[in-house]
Amino acid sequence: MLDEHFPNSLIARYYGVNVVHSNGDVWRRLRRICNPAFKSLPIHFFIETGFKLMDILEKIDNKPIEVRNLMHRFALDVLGKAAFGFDFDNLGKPNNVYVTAYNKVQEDIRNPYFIYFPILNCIPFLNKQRFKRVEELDNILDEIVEKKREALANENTPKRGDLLELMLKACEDPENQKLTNVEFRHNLGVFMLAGHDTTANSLATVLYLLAAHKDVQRKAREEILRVLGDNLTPSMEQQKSLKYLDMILYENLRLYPPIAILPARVTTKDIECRGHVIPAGACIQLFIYGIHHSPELWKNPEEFLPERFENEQHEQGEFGSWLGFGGGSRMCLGHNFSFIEQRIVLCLLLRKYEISLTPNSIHKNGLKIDVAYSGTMSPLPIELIFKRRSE
Ligand code: HEM
Repeated sequence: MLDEHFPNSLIARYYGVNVVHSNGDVWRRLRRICNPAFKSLPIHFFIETGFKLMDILEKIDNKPIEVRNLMHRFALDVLGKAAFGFDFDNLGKPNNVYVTAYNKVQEDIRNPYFIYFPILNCIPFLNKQRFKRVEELDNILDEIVEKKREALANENTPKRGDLLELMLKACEDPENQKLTNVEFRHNLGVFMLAGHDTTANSLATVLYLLAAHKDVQRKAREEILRVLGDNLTPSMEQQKSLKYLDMILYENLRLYPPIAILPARVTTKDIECRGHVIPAGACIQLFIYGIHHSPELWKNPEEFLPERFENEQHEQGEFGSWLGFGGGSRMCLGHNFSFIEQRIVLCLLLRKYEISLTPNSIHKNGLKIDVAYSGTMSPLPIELIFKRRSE
């Protein structure tokens, strides 16, 4: 699909055929193999990366720190480990060769000149370096996939439970078609795309909301201390009891959905909607941000009110009024992944720190969105103070 729409492009080279950019039988085959991996997530990776994040804050010692970048570093490390069992170590050494290789390719993919003038993809001298950088990253990823195949074939090697391992296992099912190393690379690469900025931006905006609404922060902390007792991170059982925290996560994604426009759908038959007919073959894109902020669907839509999700039946609003993770058969594969990751971080942070905006914060009269940032809806950098609690 990418090759069809963006021939010769970097994005087609890097992401190839994958579960996000495919349709029909190809998509069904890929989703069947990906699904089981997202059912038993390697939570130990989320926890160990959460502790690394806490080490950084410990050293900052009550001084302001910019959390958009910090959460991007954290989310990349979680994804690298959870997807491939690979440590990018973006928290430990942000400029190391792996992080630089990954970030460079992301920058190249988002280069607005190539997005708005796709003809540039056909000019060899403009693409030589860009393609070389993709090739270098591909080589790193291919090696990881190959090593993982070898490790899995050897019964004595300890298993880590990352998504790649689980997908390789899913391919052993005779009902599933096997994936080649290149197909694995494309799909794991697209998990990084789908799961990195989205979760990082959500974490940054939820931290802003908690800093700006101290009453909500206090209530969330009380729930965490009550449910977790002496545990620093929540067990899967305890996560189910973090009801208020989940309301905050839903409300954060309502106010600031990282994917502001749902990927396009094409109607297969005529659809009647409020007296209008949408003909078969029409291309539809839903504007999630607009739906989430509509006064027709939400009372006081601009206010941060986690309690609006109190009634579980209303958890996702009226049908279709909350679309943070999309919906239907294409709904986000990583929604659980992301919620578990966010719960773990917030439990660690809120137990230990009181979070505040800096006195001169650019966000003190409301969160400012970075209009120049492409791909996902992202806030402008947010400086926060993490003050150690006396408990
Ligand atoms: C706050 C975090 C996240 C948000 C807001 C988010 C949002 C979305 C949305 C809106 C879609 C489109 C769904 C549709 O078309 O109906 C989507 C698809 C997808 N997401 Fe997420 N996502 C998040 C995290 C993740 C993570 C962590 C992963 C993987 C590790 C992931 C993997 C995917 C994949 C593979 C798809 C494509 C599913 C398909 O087309 O079958 N997402 N996500």
